[in-house]
Amino acid sequence: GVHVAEKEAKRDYQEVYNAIATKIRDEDEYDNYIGYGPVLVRLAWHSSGTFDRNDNSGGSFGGTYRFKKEMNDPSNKGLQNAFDFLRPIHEQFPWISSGDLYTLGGVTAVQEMMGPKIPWRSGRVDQPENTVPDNGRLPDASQGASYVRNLFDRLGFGDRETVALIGAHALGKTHYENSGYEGPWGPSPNVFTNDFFVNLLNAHWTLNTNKKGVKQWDNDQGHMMLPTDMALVKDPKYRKLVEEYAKDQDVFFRDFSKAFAKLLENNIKFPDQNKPHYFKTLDEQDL
Ligand code: HEM
Ligand SMILES: Nc1c(Br)cnc2ccccc12
Repeated sequence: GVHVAEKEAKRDYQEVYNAIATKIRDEDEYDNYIGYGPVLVRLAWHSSGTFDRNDNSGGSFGGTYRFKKEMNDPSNKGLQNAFDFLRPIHEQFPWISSGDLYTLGGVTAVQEMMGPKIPWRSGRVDQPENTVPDNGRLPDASQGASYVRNLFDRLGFGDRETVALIGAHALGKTHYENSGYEGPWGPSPNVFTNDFFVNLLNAHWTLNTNKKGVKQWDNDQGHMMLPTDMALVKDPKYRKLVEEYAKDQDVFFRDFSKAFAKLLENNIKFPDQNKPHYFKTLDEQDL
C-alpha cells in the first residue's frame, strides 16, 4: 500500500548533497573518467522503478535495494558501484534512510552534471527484508514501443514523461558485463543534455548482433542505442516527443525534472510540512 513519509526532522540535507557532490567531483576516474554521476542516476531510477500502481507495491520508500534479493536482480548488475560509492556517505550521515540516500544520490548527480534542478522531499523509512519486491519489474532493453508504453503505464507515466525519462540515456554507457550491451559512451556521458534525442534523429543507425548474440543499434560515430531507445523514433507518438526534445533542451529539462521527481516519489504520501528541497550546486555555493 501507499507509504506515509515521516515528518521531516531538523536535518541539513544540503550538507549531504554537498558530500555526495564533492565525492563525485573528486572520484572522476571511475569508468574511464565518466565518473559516478550516471550510475548514481541509474541507482535512483532502479530503486524507484519497482513501483506497480496496480497494487501500490515497490518504489523507493523502503530502501530495499540494500537487500541481496533486489541487489542481485540481473537488471541491477553494475549498480553495486553506486552502492559502494554511497557507503561512506551513509557512514558520515547515519541518520539518513537508505531510500532518501539512493534518491538524493540521483538528484545530486543530475544537478552536478549541469542538468535541471530536481525538487526532492525527505521522509522515506527503511523497511525489512520481507518487503523486497520481486525481481523482473525493471524494463527489458530488447523490447519495442508497446512494451515500453505498458511498462511506464505500470509506473504511472504517460508518453511525454516516458520519453523525457529515457532521455537520461545521454548519460553514461552500457557495459557488456552488466547488460550484454556494449557501447562506447554517448555524446555527453557526464553532462546532462538533450543529445540522446539529437543523436537518435540525426545519426545513421544499423542493427547489429553483438558477440553475445544481443541485438543493438550502432552508428557511424561509434554510438549505440538499445532496441527500447530506437522504439522511441519508430513509434509515431513517441517520435513527436523525441523531435520536440531534440529541438528544445529547456522543454526537455522541464519535463525531465517533473517526471524524475515523480518517479522518485511514487507510492509515497508526504506530509504537507515536508517541503520540496531545491538544492544548490557546488558551483552555486562557490565550493
Ligand atoms: C525502457 C526503459 C529503460 C531500459 C530498457 C533501460 C536499460 C538500460 C541498460 C541496458 C543500461 C546499461 C546498463 C549497463 O550495461 O551498465 C542502462 C544504463 C543507464 N540507464 Fe537506462 N534504461 C531505461 C530507462 C532509464 C531511465 C528512465 C533512466 C533514468 C531516468 C535511465 C538511466 C540510465 C543511466 C544513467 C544509465 C547509464 C549507467 C552507467 O553509465 O553506468 N534509464 N539502461
Ligand atoms: N549513452 C547511451 C546512448 Br547514446 C544510448 N543509449 C544508452 C542506453 C543506456 C545507457 C547509455 C546509453
